Order: sequence, then C-alpha cells, then structure tokens
Amino acid sequence: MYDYKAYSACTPHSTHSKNETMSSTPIPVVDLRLWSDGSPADRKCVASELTEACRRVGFVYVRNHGVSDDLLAEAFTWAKKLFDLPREMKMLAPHPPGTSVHRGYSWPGLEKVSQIIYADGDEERQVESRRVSDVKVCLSISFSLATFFYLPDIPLFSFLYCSCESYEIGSEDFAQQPNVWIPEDVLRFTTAFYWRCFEVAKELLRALALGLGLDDEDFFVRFHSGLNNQLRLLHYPPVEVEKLVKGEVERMSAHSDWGTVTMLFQDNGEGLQVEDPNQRGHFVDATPMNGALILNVGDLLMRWSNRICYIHMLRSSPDYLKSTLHRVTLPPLLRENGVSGKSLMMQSRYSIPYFVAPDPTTIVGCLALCADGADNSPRYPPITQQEYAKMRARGQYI
Ligand SMILES: O=C(O)CCC(=O)C(=O)O
Ligand SMILES: [Fe+2]
Repeated sequence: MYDYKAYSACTPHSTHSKNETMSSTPIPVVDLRLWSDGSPADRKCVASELTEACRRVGFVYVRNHGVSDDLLAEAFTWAKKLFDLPREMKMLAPHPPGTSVHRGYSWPGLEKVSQIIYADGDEERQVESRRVSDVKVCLSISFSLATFFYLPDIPLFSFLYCSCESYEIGSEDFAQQPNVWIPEDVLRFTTAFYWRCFEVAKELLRALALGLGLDDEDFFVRFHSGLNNQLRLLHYPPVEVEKLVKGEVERMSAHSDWGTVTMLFQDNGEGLQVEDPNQRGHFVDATPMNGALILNVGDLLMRWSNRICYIHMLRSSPDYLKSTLHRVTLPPLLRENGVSGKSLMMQSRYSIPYFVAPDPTTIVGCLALCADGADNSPRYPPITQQEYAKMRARGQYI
C-alpha cells in the first residue's frame, strides 16, 4: 500500500512536513480538507482539481473524505464476517434471478462482468451484441483491446468469469429494489454506512458541479435522493496465482461503472487497475492508498458531461468527464517478478464500492455548458437512469 503523504495543489505547502513526497501514481490525488473548511477560493480550487482529475483520468484518490478510519475498519470487519459465513447461510439471501433486482448475495461466477466495446462507442449496439452472445462463458476469452482499437466495426470482447462473491445493499426505503436480508447484524451496520457514504458522495457531486462551471452547486445533488445508490461488499477468494498469470481466471474483468460516480474503498489487497487514458488497452495500477478512497466517474456522469469515448475522442477531445475501464487482476509485484511454485495462492481481497446513481426517472442529457458548438454537440440521446441501468444489466446476470 502507498504510504501516501503528498498534497493536492490546493493545500498550502506549509501544512506539510518536510519529508512528504509526491507519489508516483499516475492517478491524481485530491485532498478534500479545504473543500470542507476552506474559503470560497479554496473550495473552487479543490473543485477544479477534482474535476480536472475526472477529466484526465476518470479516477482520482480522495483524501480527507470524511469517512473515518474507524468506520471503514468496521465496514471491512463486517464484510469479512459476512463472507466467512457458511455458504448455506449466505444462500439465505441469494441475488434474485433476472436483472430487475440487484440485491443480496452473488456467489462466485454468478456475475458476468462482460462488456463488448465497439470502438465507435455505440452503446446500444454493445448491449445488443452482448445479449446475443453467450454470456454463460465461464472462462476468460479476452482479446486485446489495444489490437482492435482503431477498427470501429470490430467488437472488442471482454467476457470473463468473475471470481468474486458480493453482497449488494440498497436503501431500505426503495420499493423497486428491496433489500434481501440475511439474519446478521452486518446489515444494520451497512445501512448506517450506506447513508454516511451518501453524505460524502453529495459533497463530491457538489465539487464536481462547481468544477464543471455550473452555477448551481447542488445541480447533481438534486437528482440524487440517495435511494438509488448501492453499497457492494466484495470478496475475491484466494486463487491460484498461476491461473491468474495464464489468464484462466480473472478477478474482475474490465468494465466501466453505470452510475454517476463510484466511491471505492479497498483493503490493502492490490490488483485494481485502471485503463491508462493515454494508451488504450494499457492498464495502470490503482494501488490502495492509506486513508484515501478512490472516486471514479460512471457512465451517466460521462453522458451528462458529454464525454465521448475511444475513437471519437482521438478525433476531437471535448475534454469533459470520463468513465474509465477498470479491472481487478494480478498485483504488480507478482506481475513483475513472475511466479515460482505452482501452488502459490493469492490471498483474499476485500473491497467496498459505493455506487452513486440518480433517481430512476432522472433524465440524463447533455449539460448545456458541455455542448458548446458544432464540434461538441450532444453525443448521447437523453436517457433515464432506469432505462440505462436496464440496458447495462441485460448482460450482467444470468
Ligand atoms: O474490487 C475493486 O477494487 C473494484 C470493484 C469494481 O470495480 C466494481 O465492483 O464495479
Ligand atoms: Fe467497477
């Protein structure tokens, strides 16, 4: 884990001790402290930094975010406790069949994080082709994204077996997506944690609105009552390193998130990678950083801000927010040093993503200030959150 002590540009240097150094990570780091207690100018600085990071990379480490270390430690303790339960107990709260309800326990292999990416970025087509393709493929059939990148009509497959187990929790007041409870105190804690995360999410949405140049800091918050968010406890069980090296199993394949933003908490298990914004198909490590959460832009925020993907982006970059592909795979040390000893096992990894989504009937259309001329007209038709989620969910659960 990075022992990261670097500062964001907005933080006065005098508040840092002499031996603080900048991290070598290509993923930017933003400190929210001055967002919470700084002057209007400080807040603007933090907002611009955060937005710029989301524009350049789509992923950013956020420090001083407001979820305390103790609360996070407790969240991971509960997650571990939950996944340590015998399978029969976990199966008392199974993820319902089909794609309409996304709650409860998903056992390893249930979720197929599969994304077919046409280089022309046509999402409708991506989803349709995923539907007719065999999503029951269990082992990795992945083609290099980079190889096919410049060929808009050739589908880029990423069908992978997701070897994680997860537990999805929503708001207890959202009738469309009822929680699937299991008889454990863990769920009482996670509900409180869910709403604490939402408080942080609202601040991040405010900063992004300001950073984008919207007059109304609450613009995004108005579409987010919090009811439609999702807290996911994730466990990647131990896996033979050799299988990961050979690509027979992937912990989680490359995908983008569907919502507005995701806040991700990781334990110190490495392996999360993010697509390098300057090199399609090339991934960089998003190593866990002490005390920082990772914020990433989801598809809906990308659509709001009119960011186009892939091939178009190379022609003309509208310079807005980017929903970046990411995956979970081998940690850097194992990649670099290879594996000796066939039976080497990679340890469990736990993570807790909090997916922030607008309310289901919210119409997500290009913001007026992000469509500022002939070269930057709206690229996506307006779509409601529920339509978009339905489209994306069709390939994910079988
Ligand atoms: O486990 C992680 O670090 C990433 C999880 C993730 O990307 C997801 O659940 O969408
Ligand atoms: Fe994700």
